[in-house]
Amino acid sequence: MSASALSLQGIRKDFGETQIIRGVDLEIPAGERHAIIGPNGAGKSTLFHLISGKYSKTGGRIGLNGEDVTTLEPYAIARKGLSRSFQITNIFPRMTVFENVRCGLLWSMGLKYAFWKLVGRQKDLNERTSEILEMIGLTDRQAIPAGVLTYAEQRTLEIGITIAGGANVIMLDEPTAGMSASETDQTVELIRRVTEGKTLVMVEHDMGVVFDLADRISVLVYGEIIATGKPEEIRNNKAVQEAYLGEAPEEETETVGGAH
Ligand SMILES: Nc1ncnc2c1ncn2[C@@H]1O[C@H](COP(=O)(O)OP(=O)(O)OP(=O)(O)O)[C@@H](O)[C@H]1O
Repeated sequence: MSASALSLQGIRKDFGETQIIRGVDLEIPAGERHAIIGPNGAGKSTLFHLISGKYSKTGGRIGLNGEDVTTLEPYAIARKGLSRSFQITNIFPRMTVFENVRCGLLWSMGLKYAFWKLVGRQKDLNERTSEILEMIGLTDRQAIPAGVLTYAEQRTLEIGITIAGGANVIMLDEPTAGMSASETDQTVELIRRVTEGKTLVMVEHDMGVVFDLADRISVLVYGEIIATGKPEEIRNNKAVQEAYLGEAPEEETETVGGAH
């Protein structure tokens, strides 16, 4: 297995008779910020679920940090260094913001928690929670129930929970969906900050965000990656323009950033 942070080899997924993911190969080196884009129904979320272990694979192999994780359960994949967020905000609304992050930390520690508890390291846990809250800018809001946060704050909290356990591969599913332009800008900066030195894989519809954040982009169309490359390569790729962005005239392709 290759030493990429994430390695997909011939990944396939059928739902019944229908082939949804049709042989995806992708190598994402450690430290890269990688975006997966594509039209609605292309299979982006399905691919995410295959990587995080939520769905079993019809075929292919997945490597994480050089280890074969193809058949592992989601919690086992998470323990090997992969953490993902969800398209739908996935927090506990009645718990405080602090407790939500703390809970994310505990979950990521799994069995290790029993050991921590035994040796009385609650203080470390609370300190790490405070550090994360500081990093995501929610320290002032830590004592209120998460359900009271604004929508954008809830998405921020979710990013905090996703990175809490220190995973080195972070997967974000449409992190800026439903946000205003200024909230989107803030979230892009937040993602840049919290994924520094980590590997990021994100599905995102906002092309401004994609072209701003991604080192490389893969374009998924009908369950196949039709192109992988640097943002400018994707922008200029004829097959991408035709299959995904539509055969837009020159002046429109300039605004790929606003497509979708
Ligand atoms: N559990 C399922 N059972 C059957 N078909 C499914 C299932 N999940 C997804 N599909 C189908 O697989 C295809 C890909 O869906 P998926 O949600 O992965 O696409 P997507 O690229 O994430 O789309 P969007 O951009 O709209 O979120 C769609 O045709 C969808 O109807």
